[in-house]
Amino acid sequence: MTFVHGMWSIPLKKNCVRLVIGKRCLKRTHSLNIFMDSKQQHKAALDDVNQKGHFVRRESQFRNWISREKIADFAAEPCRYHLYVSLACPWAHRTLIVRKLKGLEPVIGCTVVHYHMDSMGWRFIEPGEKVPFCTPDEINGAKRLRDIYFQVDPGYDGRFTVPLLWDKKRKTIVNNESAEIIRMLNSEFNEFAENPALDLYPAELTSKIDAINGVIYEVGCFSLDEKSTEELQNVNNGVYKAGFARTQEAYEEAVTTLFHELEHLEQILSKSRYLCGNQVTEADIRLFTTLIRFDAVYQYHFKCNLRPLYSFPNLHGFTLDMYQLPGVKETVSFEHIKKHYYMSHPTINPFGIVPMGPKLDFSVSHNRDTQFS
Ligand SMILES: N[C@@H](CCC(=O)N[C@@H](CS)C(=O)NCC(=O)O)C(=O)O
Repeated sequence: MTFVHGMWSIPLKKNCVRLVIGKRCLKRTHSLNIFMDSKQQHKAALDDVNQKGHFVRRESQFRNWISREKIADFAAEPCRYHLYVSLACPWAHRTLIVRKLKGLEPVIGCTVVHYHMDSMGWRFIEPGEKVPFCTPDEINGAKRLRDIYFQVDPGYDGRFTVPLLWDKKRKTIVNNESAEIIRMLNSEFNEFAENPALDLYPAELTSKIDAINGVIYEVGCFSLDEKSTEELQNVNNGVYKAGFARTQEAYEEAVTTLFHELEHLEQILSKSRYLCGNQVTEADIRLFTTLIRFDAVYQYHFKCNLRPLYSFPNLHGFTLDMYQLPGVKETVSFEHIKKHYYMSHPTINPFGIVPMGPKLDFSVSHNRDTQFS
């Protein structure tokens, strides 16, 4: 038995027991936890911890691909696909930024979940309930995000994560991996995009972007290019590894690696306006969604406090620059970000008190345009 979300969990399924006692399975899943039946017990990321107390993020399970080819199973069509997101989640945030920059808002709908992720996961607001940016689920009429996963796969035993890309025509989940969703939004919808000329993954920069993604990114054991190693998990997921660590050793290892990588990225950004030169690419968006949350949340809630973001002149300037790109600030909600993290992890912040500060202003000038012109 294990204590999860304030209750003792008893394994109900044979294969759940194997998670704990089967040496091979233990090694494969790195999991110490025993979960109840997937419909009863919410499996939060917070609980995905290995034997040494290290947080290990699990692989996304829906990996279909939308194509601009008209005969494809998932053909790109206007108003056929719908995004489910949280404004708090850095992975979902990537998809919102790409949708915004490409001018896809009129053709790809979006529903924002409530910021509070409780013991049953993400939920939608009820009709009549008022939370900024949130709406009830008008596509599937679901009360919770998990209902949509079970609607498609009643035996689903993964995590109920955002972002989730939904196909209204085939009534199924297309994909729940942000790294892939942003690639599709970038390349497959140009016929309907208001800004088709923007290419966030241009052919001449793909190897550079992949290399940078390797530094800043959590793609973990499901890397797009299959060069999966632990070193791919250093910044985006690094903050979670620090925050969700359950041993001093795991925490210190995560924070040390994280700040080492931040120093490295600071160096890169001292030489060019964006990570791969003078044009914005998906690598910048991936980094931005972690940095914009850094001082408000990760520094305190996840104890990533060796240095605040504003003490890195180039990382800070880059964050201002990205925030001020037309459209980006509308994708940022500090209300959702702060309330989500501080209220949703009772083992880290038992009373759910949301700090009032720090006061941050991302609209101040950064001068990176003149510095690198
Ligand atoms: N690799 C996934 C990760 C998505 C993810 O972990 N999302 C978190 C929010 S930041 C989530 O929905 N967690 C729900 C849970 O842990 O139950 C992606 O990039 O799309």
